[in-house]
Amino acid sequence: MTYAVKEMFLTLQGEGVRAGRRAVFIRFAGCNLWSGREKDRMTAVCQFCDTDFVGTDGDGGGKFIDAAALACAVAEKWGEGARDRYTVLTGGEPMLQIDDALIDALHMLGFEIAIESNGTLPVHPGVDWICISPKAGSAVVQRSGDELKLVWPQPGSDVADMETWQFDNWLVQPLDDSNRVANTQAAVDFVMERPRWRLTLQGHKYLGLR
Ligand SMILES: C[S@@+](CC[C@H](N)C(=O)[O-])C[C@H]1O[C@@H](n2cnc3c(N)ncnc32)[C@H](O)[C@@H]1O
Ligand SMILES: Nc1nc2[nH]cc(C(=O)O)c2c(=O)[nH]1
Ligand code: SF4
Ligand SMILES: [Mg+2]
Repeated sequence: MTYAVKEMFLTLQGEGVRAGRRAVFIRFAGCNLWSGREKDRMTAVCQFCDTDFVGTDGDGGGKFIDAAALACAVAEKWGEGARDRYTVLTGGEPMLQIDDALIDALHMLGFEIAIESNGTLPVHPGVDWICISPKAGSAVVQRSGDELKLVWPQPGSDVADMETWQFDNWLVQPLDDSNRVANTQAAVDFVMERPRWRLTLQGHKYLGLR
């Protein structure tokens, strides 16, 4: 199978329990909750996306002819060192493209594999670290994993239902839009009222990292 990748870059994980970890990000093109075109944003299921995932024209992006080619490109981005290799599969929605061949190829090159997914598709069982970020109005089928990362505020979210799901870490991430300051306060208030949850900030945005 071929893979459509918007961009690929080496950075630090900016979000979640593993924030600060060195990682190669693969940003897959395409999403099932928004076309990625601004004209469709207000009618999309997910309307707050902060990411351009359309096409394959980004830095390090392209169409990769098979899993070996994509895994090789990830290893090249990582550079020297066989230990502690870490890659984060994101998008867009990465589960639209991830398959056995890609998981095997990345593992063969020594990578631990994390995913950032909206949870509307079952996550591949070979993924080592699962982060699910639920979107109000979508049906989340992947209800277990390492971290649940709720963007807040998000009207229509059923938090009580989410709390029946099986996650090891419960995270609230302020919605980044023109109301970021107020949204951050709302996320702090959320955690103050529900101590199971923890605040996570998008550290890469504060640091000027990708
Ligand atoms: C761009 S998404 C790609 C992965 C997947 N489609 C998903 O939604 O989880 C990566 C992460 O950014 C979060 N995100 C997207 N837009 C955001 C925004 N405006 N503010 C805060 N987090 C946002 C998502 O909820 C998700 O956790
Ligand atoms: N540094 C950095 N960390 C991230 N964590 C999740 C991201 C994403 O867009 O999925 C992201 C991202 O885009 N950059
Ligand atoms: S589901 Fe993820 S990639 Fe898709 S539009 Fe929403 S935040 Fe963006
Ligand atoms: Mg991002």
